[in-house]
Amino acid sequence: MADGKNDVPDLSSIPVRVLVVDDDESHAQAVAESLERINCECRVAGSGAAGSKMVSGESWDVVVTDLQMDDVDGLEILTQVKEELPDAEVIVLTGHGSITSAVTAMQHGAYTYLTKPLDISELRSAVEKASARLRLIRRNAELRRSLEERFGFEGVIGNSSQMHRIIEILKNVSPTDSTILIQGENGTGKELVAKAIHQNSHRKSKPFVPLNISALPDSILESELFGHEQGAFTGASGRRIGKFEHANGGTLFLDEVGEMPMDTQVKMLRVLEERKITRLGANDELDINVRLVAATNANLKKMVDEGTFREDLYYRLNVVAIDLPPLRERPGDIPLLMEHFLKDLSKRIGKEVEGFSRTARKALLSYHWPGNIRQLRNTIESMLVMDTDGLLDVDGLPADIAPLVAHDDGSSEGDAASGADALIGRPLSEVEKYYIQRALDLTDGNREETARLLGIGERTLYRKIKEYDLRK
Ligand SMILES: Nc1ncnc2c1ncn2[C@@H]1O[C@H](COP(=O)(O)OP(=O)(O)OP(=O)(O)O)[C@@H](O)[C@H]1O
Repeated sequence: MADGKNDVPDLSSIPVRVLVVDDDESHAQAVAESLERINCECRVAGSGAAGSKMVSGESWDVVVTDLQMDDVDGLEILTQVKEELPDAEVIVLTGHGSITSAVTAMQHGAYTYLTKPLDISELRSAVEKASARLRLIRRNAELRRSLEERFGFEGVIGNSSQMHRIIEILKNVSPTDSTILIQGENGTGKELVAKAIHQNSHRKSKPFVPLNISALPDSILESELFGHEQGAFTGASGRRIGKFEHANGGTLFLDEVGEMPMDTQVKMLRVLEERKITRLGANDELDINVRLVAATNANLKKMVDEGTFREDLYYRLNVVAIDLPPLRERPGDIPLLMEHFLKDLSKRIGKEVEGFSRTARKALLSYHWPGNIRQLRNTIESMLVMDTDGLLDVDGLPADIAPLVAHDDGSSEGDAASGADALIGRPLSEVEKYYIQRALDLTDGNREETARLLGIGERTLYRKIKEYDLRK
């Protein structure tokens, strides 16, 4: 993964925006001037009312407010800031003898209080400390945004050329109302992609309703989809709203659409053509405004050819096709996903680790991941949970992945052995060339990652790439 540090602006150079509220305006000016000398951008409000207006109208990082003011007092300013600018910090100023109100302010979320007459260095230090937290929040937001901008779309991460193309399609089609068919093996991210599409459409404030067709017996599928009236069939004791109605205004995600029985396919086609549904047992049709995103791990076109899926429905669903390749066909995504899951899961589980050992990294990069991204995520989660020494190593790997590891002492086992042994008898330079090329392919040409994988410096790698004229 690229090092985010170089791409995130140095936030310490961005001035902290400070609002000083005090009905003693000359005092407020003096406070502002002393803060401007430590790279704060200050504005002054000469009364509580003026301060309140400026809190509503602009964004502030730190608000320094006097507590005792005639019109709107400091506590009211504090409450307003906490509501309207939740990331901003408030420092309250109070005269001697009013410690009780300062304590009340602290209970209401003030960052700290300072007593008048003010000690300027104390004030500066308080503002610096209060803004440090804010800088951290900003930096994290910036990091998330830059990671997302460079490698992803609404949580769909990928750096391979295939994923770049898919993310481009997602950006273009999400805002439209087009029906989308997502095809891919289990665990390739079909539901995640469907959610990303919904999140980037004008429907995002309306429901995203998933329905897995293979999880339902045929007998209740239609009632789940379209709903039913009381007495529509034996056991229909009351009226029930179906998923189409639930999703009205939003997006319906139909997973495993290839499992839909032929009868239901006919009804589905009508719904898509007429944009109306009829609850089972009802006479009236209901207008619906639902965007459909369907997914399948089967080859629907083949099913059409074999006569097990209706051709007309296939074309209705396949207005935009998104084919998610299995992870083994885009190994360049593995390093990025590893970092992403490690970070995400560490946070969720509440366990910090140093990272992956070199051998574990190799194993994860060379495994063929039949369960795709879900399996990679689950593997990293189990490694994290089982870890005891802060470094995720092969001993934490599930049994089917661990034997594939070529040990650093040169001995090797399992599949990896056949590849390595096949090179015995070849000149060492050829072996080196072979391994560097393999590593480059695995990381999709990411030099930093390749160098780490091979345990050599980036400069050395660069030299070898030139020397052997390797593909990047
Ligand atoms: N490109 C990706 N970036 C980040 N996380 C991903 C990506 N693709 C999948 N995941 C994660 O992998 C897991 C499986 O993804 P998801 O459930 O979307 O797959 P699926 O194809 O719908 O699976 P199934 O066919 O079994 O229903 C989820 O935890 C998801 O968040």
